[in-house]
Amino acid sequence: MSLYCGAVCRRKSFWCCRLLSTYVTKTRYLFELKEDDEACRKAQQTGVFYLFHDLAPLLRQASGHRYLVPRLSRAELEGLLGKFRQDSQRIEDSVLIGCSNQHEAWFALDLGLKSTSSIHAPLPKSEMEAELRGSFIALRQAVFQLNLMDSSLLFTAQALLRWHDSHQFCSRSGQPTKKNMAGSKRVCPSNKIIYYPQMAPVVITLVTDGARCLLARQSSFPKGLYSALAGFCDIGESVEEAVQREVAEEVGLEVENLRYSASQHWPFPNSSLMIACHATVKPGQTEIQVNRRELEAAAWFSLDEVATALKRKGFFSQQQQSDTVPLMLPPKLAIAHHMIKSWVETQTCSSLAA
Ligand SMILES: NC(=O)C1=CN([C@@H]2O[C@H](COP(=O)(O)OP(=O)(O)OC[C@H]3O[C@@H](n4cnc5c(N)ncnc54)[C@H](OP(=O)(O)O)[C@@H]3O)[C@@H](O)[C@H]2O)C=CC1
Ligand SMILES: [Mg+2]
Repeated sequence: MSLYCGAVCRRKSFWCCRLLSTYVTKTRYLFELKEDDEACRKAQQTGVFYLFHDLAPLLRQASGHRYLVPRLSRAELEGLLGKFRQDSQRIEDSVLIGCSNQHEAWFALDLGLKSTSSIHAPLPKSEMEAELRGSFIALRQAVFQLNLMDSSLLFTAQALLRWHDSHQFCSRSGQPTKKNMAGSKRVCPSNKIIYYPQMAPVVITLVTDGARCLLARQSSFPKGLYSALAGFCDIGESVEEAVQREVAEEVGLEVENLRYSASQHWPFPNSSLMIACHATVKPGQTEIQVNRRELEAAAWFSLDEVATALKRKGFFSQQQQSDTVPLMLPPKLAIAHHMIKSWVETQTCSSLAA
């Protein structure tokens, strides 16, 4: 689908009127829904709805331990609400999470939140599950059985629903705040302060000494699992400063040659923006001093060890029974996995070229 850029370019000149791409028209459509409550209300008539119960998404078991993510049409959702003697007005509690290339808007709605401020009581989980022929399953538990697109959409939906649930009141006036139709902000009616959904920036760094990379684990990680060093940015810090501080805090080393590689939204435990960087340890500073308040262990790993660990399949099925646990790396869904993989590829190429 493509449109003329009439909204931006009002001149009749041929040169001025270019065709907008599907991506641009879709982006502008979403922008309009966020800005205009009436347009969003209208989109809710023809949109589809992803359901949650107390932040757990509705899923349906498919073959091979995979989950499908059911979506409800407006009519199906109204039917469901009717069965639980709920007004269809409740649909306006939903939040906009995206749209298709054909401008079918996608919404997420949580019918099981227990927040004291909500005027709506949570609907009974098991009765809803029976009605919907699915289960509300914690995202953390389900995430490895979802495809990449579904997990990314559910990450966004859950993060936005959680943010609304925990920002029901104005921190200045103490009055209840009101969501706009799309859920892209909340406003305090008494003093007009606008609150926008937030993510916490987190730096994640893969440190190398040229031949090895540094991986660490927390005691809460599954047995054998090591990852790159991660930490929340402090207020006032640049990404570079946060990387240097986190590496120094956690393993007592100084790094240089920082290189940004990619970023990822990560919903656990709250909404974080993971900013992935590669860095090298300063020459002569390779001795690790683990900060036990943050980490259980940290170590240098060779290319062979990491490359072998990357090939291991079945992250959770292989939860180890024995005491000798092989090195496990974060699953493909996590940005840490891609940083480690990219390091292995770069090292392999340079050792082949040598
Ligand atoms: N996607 C991926 O590949 C990976 C993602 N991660 C994610 O990165 C995040 C950060 O890693 P982690 O090593 O735990 O971080 P840190 O090294 O910063 O250690 C956690 C500390 O940060 C505090 N904290 C929690 N939330 C915030 C916040 N919003 N702002 C500032 N400080 C905060 C905690 O305090 P308190 O003690 O009070 O809880 C705790 O002391 C985690 O959420 C983790 O899930 C990590 C590795 C890989
Ligand atoms: Mg950390």
